[in-house]
Amino acid sequence: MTARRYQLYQYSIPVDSQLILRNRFLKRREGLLVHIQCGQHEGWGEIAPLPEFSEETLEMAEKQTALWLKNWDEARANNQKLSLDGLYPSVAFGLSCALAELKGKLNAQGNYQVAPLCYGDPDELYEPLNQMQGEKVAKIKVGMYEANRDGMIADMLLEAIPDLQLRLDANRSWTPEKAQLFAKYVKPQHRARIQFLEEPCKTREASRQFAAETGIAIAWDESVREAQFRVEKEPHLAAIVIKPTLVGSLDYCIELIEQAHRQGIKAVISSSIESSLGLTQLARIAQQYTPNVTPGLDTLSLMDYQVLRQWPDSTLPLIGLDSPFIRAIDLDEQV
Ligand SMILES: O=C(O)CCC(=O)c1ccccc1C(=O)O
Ligand SMILES: [Mg+2]
Repeated sequence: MTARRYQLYQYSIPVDSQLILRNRFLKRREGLLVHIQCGQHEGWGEIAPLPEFSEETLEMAEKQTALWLKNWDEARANNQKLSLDGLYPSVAFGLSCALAELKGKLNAQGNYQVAPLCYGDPDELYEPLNQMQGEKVAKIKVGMYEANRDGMIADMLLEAIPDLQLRLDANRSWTPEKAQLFAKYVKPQHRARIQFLEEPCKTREASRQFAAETGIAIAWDESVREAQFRVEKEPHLAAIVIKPTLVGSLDYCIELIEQAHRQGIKAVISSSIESSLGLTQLARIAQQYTPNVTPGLDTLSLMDYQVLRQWPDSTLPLIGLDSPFIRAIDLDEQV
């Protein structure tokens, strides 16, 4: 009989308060780290519900994870499997990563090329863009300031850097009028270098209409997280953005990726502000399942520390299980 073991930890690390999540400043990023072992094999996963985005809280995720692990251990003792169906997205994702590592299904190589993220000041982009090799693509958060300012910034960058491609993210913040105001400032000859604009309007219908009127390609992000979402080919839909922590198990993410690819639509693996442990796994998932697409993972720099695993070339201090920012959870007390 192979020895099975599992352990759960909670991390809580300071993040740069500049990070704006829908009008809310996040001071610490908190999540769970799950470690499972089966004989020689082991796997880690991160379960980190994102406040304001996830429906489950950290506490709910912790309870569900502890129970699943206990049931999994029992099922395995009887040579049975335990499904991840019905679990919260963050729990399903973290457990599925740990299982994938345990089974050797997640390749080591990652795509650590990220699309540099800009929250408002375009000057921040010049330096990272100069350093970039391969596809030169950046992402700008729009919809937080005036729509005409957003349009001017996008147009200015596209004008100044001829091989630049942009991803823009409006998070459903514009009325059709505001979206039009944005588009008015982006010269038609520059619009093809906008790889996509994520969810410009409050409804999918309004976003589709905007794309048809302006020729600017769009992508679904929030929509991907809605129940019953399926990828359907549409004239201006260039991509779907998959944030696994908010979407669900690795298998479900792969199913979405395959749906997209069958229709000629890009799938972009993207961050929900995981620690470096989850983020490096996302880079590996991106490399394995969405080759040649730059993932949206430029969120490590918002944090003060890396957790357990090193993101290549990052100079942030790396903390281990002995750090005061990480504590073991007593699972006997839990269930
Ligand atoms: O997608 C990316 O490139 C970075 C991640 C990101 O933008 C994001 C991260 C967490 C929650 C919401 C969002 C968002 O898409 O608005
Ligand atoms: Mg988005």
